[in-house]
Amino acid sequence: MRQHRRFAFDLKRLILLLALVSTVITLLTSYLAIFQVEKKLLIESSLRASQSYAARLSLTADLFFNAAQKQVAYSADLLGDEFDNRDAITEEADRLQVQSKRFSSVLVVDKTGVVRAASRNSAEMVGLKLVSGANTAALSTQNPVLSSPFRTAQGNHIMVLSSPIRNARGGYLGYLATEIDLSKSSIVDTLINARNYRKDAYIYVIDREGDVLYRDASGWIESVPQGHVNKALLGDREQGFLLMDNLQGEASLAGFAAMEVAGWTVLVLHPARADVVLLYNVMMQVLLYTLPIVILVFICIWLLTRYISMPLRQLASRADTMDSEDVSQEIEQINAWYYESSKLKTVMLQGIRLLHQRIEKLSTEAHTDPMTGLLNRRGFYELVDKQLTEVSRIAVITLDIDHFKKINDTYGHDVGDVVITQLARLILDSSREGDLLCRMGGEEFLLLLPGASVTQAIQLAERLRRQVESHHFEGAGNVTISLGVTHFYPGRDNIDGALKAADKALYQAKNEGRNRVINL
Ligand SMILES: Nc1nc2c(ncn2[C@@H]2O[C@H](COP(=O)(O)OP(=O)(O)OP(=O)(O)O)[C@@H](O)[C@H]2O)c(=O)[nH]1
Repeated sequence: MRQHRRFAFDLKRLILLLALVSTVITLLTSYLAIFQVEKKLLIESSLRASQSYAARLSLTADLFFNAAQKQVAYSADLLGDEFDNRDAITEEADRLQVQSKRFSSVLVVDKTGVVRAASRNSAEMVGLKLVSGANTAALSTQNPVLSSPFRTAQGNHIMVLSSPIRNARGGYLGYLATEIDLSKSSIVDTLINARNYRKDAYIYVIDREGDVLYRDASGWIESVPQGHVNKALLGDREQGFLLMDNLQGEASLAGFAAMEVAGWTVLVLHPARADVVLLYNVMMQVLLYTLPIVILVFICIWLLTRYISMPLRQLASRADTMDSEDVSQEIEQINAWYYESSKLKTVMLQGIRLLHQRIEKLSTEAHTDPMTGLLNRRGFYELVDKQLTEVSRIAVITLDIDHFKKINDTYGHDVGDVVITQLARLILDSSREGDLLCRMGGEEFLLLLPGASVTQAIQLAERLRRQVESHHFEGAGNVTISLGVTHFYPGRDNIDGALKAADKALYQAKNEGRNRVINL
């Protein structure tokens, strides 16, 4: 019987699931790998770009300070010879201020920190004692000094570049101080152009301690440092890059380069978020490029899965109908194209062959009388149902051995068996092809004569009776039989009714003295 039970997971679904899971895992791993590599490349190139931009800015600033320092040193040299000549040093200070575009004012300071002479635009400073940090540094080091930005008492935001003045014997006389006005210095312009690099970048200049001197959002920072960068992060390197938080605490990519003259560091920073967005765009592109291939792969997997599972699926569905007659033919047609399915197909075909043989044997055993080889009662009824429906008329003869009990009792059961077997042979020999002889039980037989008339049946019954009467049965000698004859029309009459009538005729034959034929 065909079973319609379906499992949630059949082979096709399982293979499909397995293939899909492995494909998805492979894809995800690949995307993750691409993501990591891209991230590394992007961040590294971003960091390197920031570093090289910081280096460029640092070089530009260095060129500026270098040139300025040389100019100041040159004038300081000249002043050493004429330090006592106030007119001459005033003249030189003024010349330096006017000729140079870099300095807002020029002061000649003696070694006590008092302004000895000044360019004309700062004449009011002459005679004042300076107290700024830049002054202290210049006097104490007696070396060229570049100060941090600071605001003067007059409110000017400046940076001081100074150079020591010495006499011909090298004696320290004081220093030449030049002020760089940070509100209009070209160095400010240079650094402010950081936006040329990228819009989200910020430029910082930090001093040796990490205090922020310049921030391109605010320019050069005034007296109080507005921020602090952990200088240790930069290490001892002249240039480099690193990941760090900006002053707002945002994760940023930073490149840096040290300024040689000032000893400060230029830091170029931009938030990492922009690169992350870029990275996601790149990943989206990768996804878009690979998507059609992924879909194609999925379709191929699906088709292949169908192709692989098909033979097993077909074999499995035939397993439900192994008892049907044409199942072998159906299995033969299955394309079992790979080893396992072909092996299974062969085994199923063998199994079905054996099963059918066994069923046939059991069926034969169930329908046959083992002693005579004739159909038994069950076999008779099945055959009648199957084969005799199309015959218009059937004659029925029932026959029974007379006094068989006596034969058994007199000669033994084995002799009785021989009598039954020989009688079956006798009847078979006398009947036509197409006639149907059955052993209905014990010593009772039934003979169906399809198409025969009652007269023909009576004649046959009489002939049989005489043959048996004259036959010598081994071990038992002469035996007689009684016969009942009737007929019926299969389309019209019931077989059971005919059998009853035949039995009745037989019963009458027995009653009337046995060894006779009665027709009813
Ligand atoms: N040897 C042998 N005896 C059988 C077999 N089947 C039934 N018998 C015997 O057949 C006998 C049938 O006896 P009954 O039905 O009483 O009838 P009967 O002795 O033939 O007498 P009537 O039929 O009235 O002439 C019984 O003794 C059964 O044991 C068989 O296969 N072999």
